[in-house]
Order: sequence, then C-alpha cells, then structure tokens
Amino acid sequence: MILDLDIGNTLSKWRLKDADSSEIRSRGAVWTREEWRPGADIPDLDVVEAVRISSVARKAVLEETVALLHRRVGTVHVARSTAEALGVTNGYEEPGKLGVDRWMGALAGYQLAGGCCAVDCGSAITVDFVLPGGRHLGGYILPGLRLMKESLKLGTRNVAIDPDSEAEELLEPGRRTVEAVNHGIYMAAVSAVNRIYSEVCDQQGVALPMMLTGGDARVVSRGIQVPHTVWPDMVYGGLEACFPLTAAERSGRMSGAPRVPAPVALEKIRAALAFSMLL
Ligand SMILES: Nc1ncnc2c1ncn2[C@@H]1O[C@H](COP(=O)(O)OP(=O)(O)OP(=O)(O)O)[C@@H](O)[C@H]1O
Ligand SMILES: CC(C)(CO)[C@@H](O)C(=O)NCCC(=O)O
Ligand SMILES: [K+]
Repeated sequence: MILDLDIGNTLSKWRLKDADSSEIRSRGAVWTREEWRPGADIPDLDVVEAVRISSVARKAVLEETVALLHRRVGTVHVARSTAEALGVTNGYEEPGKLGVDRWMGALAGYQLAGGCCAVDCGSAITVDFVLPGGRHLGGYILPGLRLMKESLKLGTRNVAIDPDSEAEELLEPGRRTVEAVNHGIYMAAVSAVNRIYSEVCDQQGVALPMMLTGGDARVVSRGIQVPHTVWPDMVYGGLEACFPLTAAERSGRMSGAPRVPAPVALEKIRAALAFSMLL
C-alpha cells in the first residue's frame, strides 16, 4: 500500500492506495499535529510500503512525521517546491518559498490540462496560474472561509456554510448575523476568484481551464461563473506525478482526475470583465 499525506495548516488528509491495482482503499482526515498514532490517526504502517508527503505545516510537524515514518516504512518521499518540475517553471522569485500544496496543485493541473488555473479552498484560498507551455505565473493568497469568519469575532464561527446551499441564496442580503456573515464571506471569496480568473486570462490572452480543490471547494464552486471542475485529489495528483510508483502513475495517470473543463471563449471573459468595470 502507498500512503499519501497532505498535511495542511488545520487538517491533515491521508489516503491509502493499492500499489498493484491503483485503487484507493481508504481515506481520512485528522487535525494537524506533531505526533501521529499509526493505526489511529493514520493507517497502520505495517501495510504501507511507501509514503508520499506534501506538508505546509510547521517544520517540527514535518520533521516528527518523517522521523516516525522512517522507522516503519522503507520509502518516504517528501515533496518540495523547486524552480522547475514536470515541464512547469515556478513563478516565485524564491521558488522554495511557494507553498508545496500550491506547487503540487499547479503540477497536477498542468499534467492534466496543460495550462490551468488551480484554486485551493482550505485554511487559505490560493489561486495559481500555469500557462500552456508551463510557465507558472505565481498566484494569490486570501483567507479561507473559516478564517474570514473567525476574524470577525461575532460568535458565528461554529456555524459553517452548508456545502449543499444554493449560490443564489448565499448571495442574498443576510437578515440575521449568522446569515450576513456567511453570505458576506462567501461573496468575498467567490467574487475574488471570479475576478482574479478574468483579470489574469485577459492579461495573458488565454482562457484557462479552472480546477478547484480543498475542504471548501464544493461550496465555492457554486459561485464560480466560468466552467470549472472540482478535483478533491488534486494535491495527491501532484504527488503521484512527482513520485510515480504504480504502472498507471508512470504512464501519467492520476487517480480521481476529472475530465478537463472546456474554458469559455476569451472574448466572453473579456466582455464580462468590461461589463463589471462599468458597474
Ligand atoms: N471537519 C472540519 N474541520 C475543519 N474544517 C472543515 C471541516 N470540514 C470541512 N471544513 C472546511 O474545510 C476548510 C479547510 O480546508 P482543507 O480541508 O483544505 O484543510 P486545511 O488543512 O484547513 O487547508 P490547508 O491545506 O490550506 O491548511 C475550512 O475552511 C472548513 O470550512
Ligand atoms: C498559503 C498556504 C497556507 C495554503 O495552504 C500554503 O501554501 C503556504 O503556507 N504557503 C507558503 C507561502 C506561499 O505560498 O507564498
Ligand atoms: K491545502
């Protein structure tokens, strides 16, 4: 079995993949911490022959995790942000400073679709762009939905936005505090992503396929106006592409990869942008 780990600031996601059949056997999420209890927080390591890790947590968390895994597992791959990988050149002035989860998302998006706009809706919302040809432009970081809500300190933090709620409802004026906060942060997130996408496609003269991942991807997706796809395993896709272990991975396939969304015509994006500037 292969254990894939996506250690975020808040949550750590894991998935267990069968190395022979390439099937995903189980998955889970736990709070990010320094000490993992194999068999409880993460799967029993006896069945694991290789681990792949993407981590944006504090250095100590990664060090403790890697030390624990090295004692029990033969192969431990830790992803790093580099200046170049898999045909993509990192747009950061200091490539190592780009969050490795963003780098994994950008690489997965490029491997699947060529150029892409990769949006990760987690503790932070990040939007990264890779042009056809592989130039990563850099991106945008904004607070995630939960962080925005917590920053308001209105006692509404424990009422999450229902991921099944309709975008139309969420975009209406709220008539209770909880509603006003939820609708406000939702509007902030989706209007930022919509605008960022249009601005960058306009500047670069190319309509890029958009992919969303992260804990809040589904609800954010409802407010995104352009064609896009939700890809929960996008960070894992980057790990598969960087450290291929199965036959399917070596031939470039990523588990759970969606169909590439056909982007809307650039002229339409430009017309919508021009319209929004008139308002
Ligand atoms: N059980 C949960 N605990 C915390 N957040 C959750 C939970 N379920 C869903 N969420 C939502 O997921 C978001 C967190 O996204 P994600 O699952 O990508 O993890 P994360 O570790 O916070 O992200 P990051 O990788 O950016 O640190 C929160 O904003 C929250 O709204
Ligand atoms: C922005 C987050 C927190 C998103 O998970 C992560 O990618 C990170 O810690 N990045 C480092 C800073 C940067 O990407 O510029
Ligand atoms: K993330």
